[in-house]
Amino acid sequence: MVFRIRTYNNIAEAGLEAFPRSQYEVGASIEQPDGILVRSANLHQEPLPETVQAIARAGAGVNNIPVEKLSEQGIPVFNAPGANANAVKELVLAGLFMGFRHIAPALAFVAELSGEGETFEKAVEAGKKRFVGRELPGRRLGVVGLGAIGGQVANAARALGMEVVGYDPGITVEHAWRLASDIRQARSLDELLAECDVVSLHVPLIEATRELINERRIAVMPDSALLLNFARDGLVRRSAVLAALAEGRLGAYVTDFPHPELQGQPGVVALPHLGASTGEAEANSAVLAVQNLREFLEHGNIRNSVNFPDVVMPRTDGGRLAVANANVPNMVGQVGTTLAEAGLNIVDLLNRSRGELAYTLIDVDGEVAPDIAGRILAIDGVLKVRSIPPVSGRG
Ligand SMILES: NC(=O)c1ccc[n+]([C@@H]2O[C@H](COP(=O)([O-])OP(=O)(O)OC[C@H]3O[C@@H](n4cnc5c(N)ncnc54)[C@H](O)[C@@H]3O)[C@@H](O)[C@H]2O)c1
Ligand SMILES: O=C(O)[C@H](O)COP(=O)(O)O
Repeated sequence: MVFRIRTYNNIAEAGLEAFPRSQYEVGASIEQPDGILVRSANLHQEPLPETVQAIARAGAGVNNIPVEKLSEQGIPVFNAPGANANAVKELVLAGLFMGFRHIAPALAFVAELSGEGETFEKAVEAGKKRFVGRELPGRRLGVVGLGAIGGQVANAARALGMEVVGYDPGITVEHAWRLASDIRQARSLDELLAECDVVSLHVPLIEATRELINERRIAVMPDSALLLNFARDGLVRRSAVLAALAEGRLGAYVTDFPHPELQGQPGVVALPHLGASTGEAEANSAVLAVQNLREFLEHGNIRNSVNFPDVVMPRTDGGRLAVANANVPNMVGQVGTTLAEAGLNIVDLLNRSRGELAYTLIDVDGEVAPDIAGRILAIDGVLKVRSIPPVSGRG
């Protein structure tokens, strides 16, 4: 069987090479794709063919993908958690230094200098007093969102001598374990904002975080604080930031998300969404996204999905049925009965749920014929059914 993968954006070669050519056709113009591999391209308005079984994001944020709609259709969306975290952390540190040492306006000042020799040197020395900065040790950094990126930013800032406070009501045990022990936990976002010299945002853009930083929240921050946004444009109300900068209440806004409203505004430093743009991060993200996609297409296994639970079961000799369904009672029972009626013996089974969705892998001692898969798809609540051939039978 040959799988067809449609790509959007530039996907790193290391990832594309991880698709065996004998089993995959991959490209930007692939028709009727089984899978989609994407970075930041906006898929919300993109017509997605009915053939699509899965979408993999070679990166972290999935706000460019219609996850809810795909969940209703039983289609998993994968991402590459942590694969670009180091790259983002390094750029956040650069942003921190840029903000505290006024590097962007200082560079602009030098670029505009004229004259030569002593006149030039005098202008340099006279001008530099406008760019007196602040040092990191003893300053307090507030990290909002302590996941893969926020956790690394917190630890790096701690190592540079900053005091670090974090806020993340949904932190995972794994991420909590990785935090330096003296990173303090804020009880609320307002508590964090009120006591920090720098605030760095590392939360996903979802409805609950849209314009998380607005007029009211900026008013809580101490004067001259620095706001770093390397997560998403929509987390910050731009008009609130511009007003606070104009009134001198906010020290600077360093962001990875330029916008016409921000262009040329004093106090704004904007980079062109470079957080994950290193060779290493692009390769790591693409390779992990391709692994996720291949595991799903070839074996039905789910790892690193943002809408489905992890469901990974070693293959047995026979065929495999993969069923995505609503998380309601008696689904596995009905599927099992249908298989029994077809004379298929269940060799192994794994069922997991996450929120309103559930997913089941069932290995049988034969192969599930299309008409049996069709009968299972007809069961009320079943969203998607795939019959995956035995490993030895794949051509
Ligand atoms: N600039 C870039 O190029 C770039 C690169 C990678 C990721 N990102 C952005 O950064 C985001 C975070 O990436 P990550 O890899 O750290 O993701 P992650 O899932 O590992 O971490 C996100 C954390 O935010 C927490 N969170 C969610 N809502 C919150 C809230 N309201 N308040 C506090 N914490 C909250 C979650 O519990 C989680 O721990 C991505 O969603 C993406 O938008 C940007
Ligand atoms: O969420 C992410 O991983 C980043 O925003 C990176 O986006 P990119 O893959 O388009 O660079």
